[in-house]
Amino acid sequence: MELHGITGTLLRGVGVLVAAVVIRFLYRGYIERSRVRSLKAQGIPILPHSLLFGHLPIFGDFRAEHPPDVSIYVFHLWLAKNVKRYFPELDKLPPVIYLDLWPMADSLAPVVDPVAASQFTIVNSLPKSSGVADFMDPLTGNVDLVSSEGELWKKWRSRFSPGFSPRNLSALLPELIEEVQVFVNGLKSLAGKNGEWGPVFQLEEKTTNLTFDIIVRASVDLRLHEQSRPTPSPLKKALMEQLVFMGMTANAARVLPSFKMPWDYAAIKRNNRAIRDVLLPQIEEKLQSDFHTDQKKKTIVDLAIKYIDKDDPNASREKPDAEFVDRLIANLKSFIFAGHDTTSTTICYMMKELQDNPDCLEKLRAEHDSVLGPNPDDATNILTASPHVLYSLPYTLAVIKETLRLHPLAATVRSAKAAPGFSLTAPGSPLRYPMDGFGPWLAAPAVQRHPDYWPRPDAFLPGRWLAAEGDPLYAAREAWTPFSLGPRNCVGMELAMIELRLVAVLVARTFDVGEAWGKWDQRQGPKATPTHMVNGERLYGIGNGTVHPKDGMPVHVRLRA
Ligand code: HEM
Repeated sequence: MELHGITGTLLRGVGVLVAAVVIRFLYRGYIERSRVRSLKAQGIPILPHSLLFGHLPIFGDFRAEHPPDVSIYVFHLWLAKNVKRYFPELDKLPPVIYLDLWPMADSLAPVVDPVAASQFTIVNSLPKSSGVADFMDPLTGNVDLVSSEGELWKKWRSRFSPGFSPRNLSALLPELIEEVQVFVNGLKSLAGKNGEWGPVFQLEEKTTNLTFDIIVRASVDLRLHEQSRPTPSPLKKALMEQLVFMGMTANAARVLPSFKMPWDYAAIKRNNRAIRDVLLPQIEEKLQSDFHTDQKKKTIVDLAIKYIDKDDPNASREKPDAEFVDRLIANLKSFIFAGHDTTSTTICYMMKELQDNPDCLEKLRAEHDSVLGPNPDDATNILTASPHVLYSLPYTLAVIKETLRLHPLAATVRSAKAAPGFSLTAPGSPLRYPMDGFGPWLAAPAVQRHPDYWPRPDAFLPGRWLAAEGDPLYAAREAWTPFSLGPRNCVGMELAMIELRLVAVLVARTFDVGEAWGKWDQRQGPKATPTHMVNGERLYGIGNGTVHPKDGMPVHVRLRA
């Protein structure tokens, strides 16, 4: 009897709890859906909106029309191509697009106009979306530059910025050239005999190993030899494993709990320990070495170590503050994470564009002949002796900028939660675009092909970067956003640009690089996916975070005569 009474009370309690959760869920749904209805009532163009599903059906359309592994960054361009289908009254995308994704994810507002984008990145640098912290947490505990905010971010950004300056990186150029030379030698070993094409291989694997070697060398002066070792180093292995856990957090839908299991947390801890075991001895060695012995050459960490006694006046090189060292390591991890795959994918896309635009490749080679002399083998020595020559290659720079314009790989998402009432405006529009309840997202793929800002937006035209104002090809520079905008732009931009210049210079005249899908399909056998294409291209962006090239970009190379 008594037992029945307890069971009944318990059941009633559970019933009330479930009812409360359901009511809360429905109320939240009502708020989210009404928000979009209210925007529409203000005359703001809105994508077709379902009372039940919000804008999720549009993602359904996108998914249905693309291969299953397509990157979300393709979404912006797909929407721009389908503007009449979703905004029948418009000829081009509105400056701000609202995406009500509740309950699957936080709602987003892709911002397609660069002036509007500057309002949440430059004029007001809003905090990053909470998704960034969720993503970085397993790797860094959020004390790194990518995911921290406020004073902590400001302090460490100013500590690291000098290490990433052009002056400092120029001093490290011989080391960077050495790594790119290993990359070039690797390509040589894969080229066919007598000018023939060699076997197919995944270019991304080679470029990733290169960028890994470079970022670790530039950060702590450690040679990982990722490019020449048969299996990944313990550092790379642990970081790659950690990335899988970071992706799990990012993909867990908001309605569902995170899918991490207790053993996953143990693995995360183990990976962080493995990374620390490699990085800590490097930091300790730097702490013990005399900072003033070699004035010219400073790794990124050398320059940050200068601040050793700024947080704790009792700390010194001999007796470092543990928190300071932990933060150095967290930041190093974020640099290795943020500095490897973005640059590596950009190298792949640069090769792709040069393959598809042989006239541009010829111009690039002609520039290298004229600035570095006719023998490609001399380039390494010339650059090592005179690093500034790297900055006297305007067409090379134009090729890189144009590659990054057509293929941005990451874009900032911010949170307007701390700025109630915050709204955006755009040139030529009388409307205000409120951000309450939406995360403004710099829609780089659409911004960088916006027809109002870029003549012939879809064409690969490096010449636009050399055109003077008044020239029909001249482009408004503010719409170039691959490294984001404002104080939270990419701290590693200069390093990435140096890497891209070096690869362009040391590869273009020595090799032809071509996509090799036929050979790849043959090698893949039944696993081949020849029907997977985006806009008629086998090479398209995949991945859940930053963009990666499909199947690692299968290519073959041949040596030029
Ligand atoms: C082509 C190569 C690269 C591209 C396209 C790129 C792009 C970006 C973008 C779009 C952001 C803003 C992210 C956000 O707001 O959430 C960013 C931030 C960042 N990037 Fe890069 N990046 C590249 C290379 C590098 C390299 C080589 C490093 C080396 C350390 C690096 C380190 C960082 C860091 C630490 C941040 C956070 C900065 C902050 O919030 O203060 N990136 N990058």
